[in-house]
Amino acid sequence: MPANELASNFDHLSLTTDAIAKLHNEYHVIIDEFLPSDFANRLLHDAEALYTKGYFTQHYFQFGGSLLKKPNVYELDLSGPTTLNDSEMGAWGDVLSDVGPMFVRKMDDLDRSSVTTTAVETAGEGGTGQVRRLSLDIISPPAIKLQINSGGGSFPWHYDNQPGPPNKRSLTCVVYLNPKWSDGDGGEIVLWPFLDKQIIIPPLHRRAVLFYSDCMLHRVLPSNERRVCFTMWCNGTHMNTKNDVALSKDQLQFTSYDEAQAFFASRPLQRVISRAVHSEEYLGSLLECLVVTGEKKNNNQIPKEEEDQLVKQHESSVMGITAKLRPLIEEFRRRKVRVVCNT
Ligand SMILES: O=C(O)CCC(=O)C(=O)O
Ligand SMILES: [Fe+2]
Repeated sequence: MPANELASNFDHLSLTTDAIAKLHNEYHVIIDEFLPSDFANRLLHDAEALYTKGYFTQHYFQFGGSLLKKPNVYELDLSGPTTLNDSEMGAWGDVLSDVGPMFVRKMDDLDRSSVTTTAVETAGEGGTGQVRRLSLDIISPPAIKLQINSGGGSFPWHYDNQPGPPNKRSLTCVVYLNPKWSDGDGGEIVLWPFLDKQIIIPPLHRRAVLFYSDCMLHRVLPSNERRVCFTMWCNGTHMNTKNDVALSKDQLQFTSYDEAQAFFASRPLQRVISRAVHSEEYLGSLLECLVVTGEKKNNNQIPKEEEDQLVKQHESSVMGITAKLRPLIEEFRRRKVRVVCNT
């Protein structure tokens, strides 16, 4: 597809003011039919060709001091250094050169124009925290990762932007390419707005899920089938400011737990307490994603010593946070259970 044709197709996508309003208010939005059908099908075809040629690599992730292998998850970093030539890239070349940069520009336009219609608070300025702009960096193109989960792959609860520099991610956009997905196939992405109901989203073909990278806790459930997606991470210009990464006494002057909940729900600071509030969920999903499926019994678990080490690291981090903020953490844990029980 020539770039100009792609541009007009992409411009016709439903990136609307309504979508950005939902994103601003709820920190996520689901957009179906995000990509034109013929383009999505070409992407899927070309992703499979790249996989067959061996260009995908095993996904690893960092936990505490360890680099952990995530079984059944393979990825190809399209925006990093690559040995791929244009013909091998196929339609993915268009994603890199056109779709990604265009997406950032379009989202930035919508983000800016929403200023006139909503009371907007920019990151780090204090205030009500009801609406926070994405403040995208339109100079830097998004990082783009293509991902294939062969049956069994999952992701533990995490934020895409961990507190502290150099992470500048502001907006995550995951686009799914699974024309045959049906109930029972698994692989749903689950978003968990702070102390609210979980949102379980099937990875449907041409569906995009957009969310704030620094304040949307999420995970991926194990997939029973092959599952394909790509993610665009757009940088922001005001990420991880002091007020986003470190809790100070001044910030903790709440007159009620409701006020405290509203404060954390709208701020990246929730990352500091999230592991303690969701302790069981973090650990359970971490151990679940390290299990190798489809291999011989007794050989499908990580070594016991490695598991013990992970549990220890997790518990010490939970204890560190809880020791400083025990009444708040305990109240938030009770509120979490109440929401889960009511769903
Ligand atoms: O596969 C997905 O749906 C999302 C993956 C994810 O959360 C990530 O790569 O950070
Ligand atoms: Fe993620």
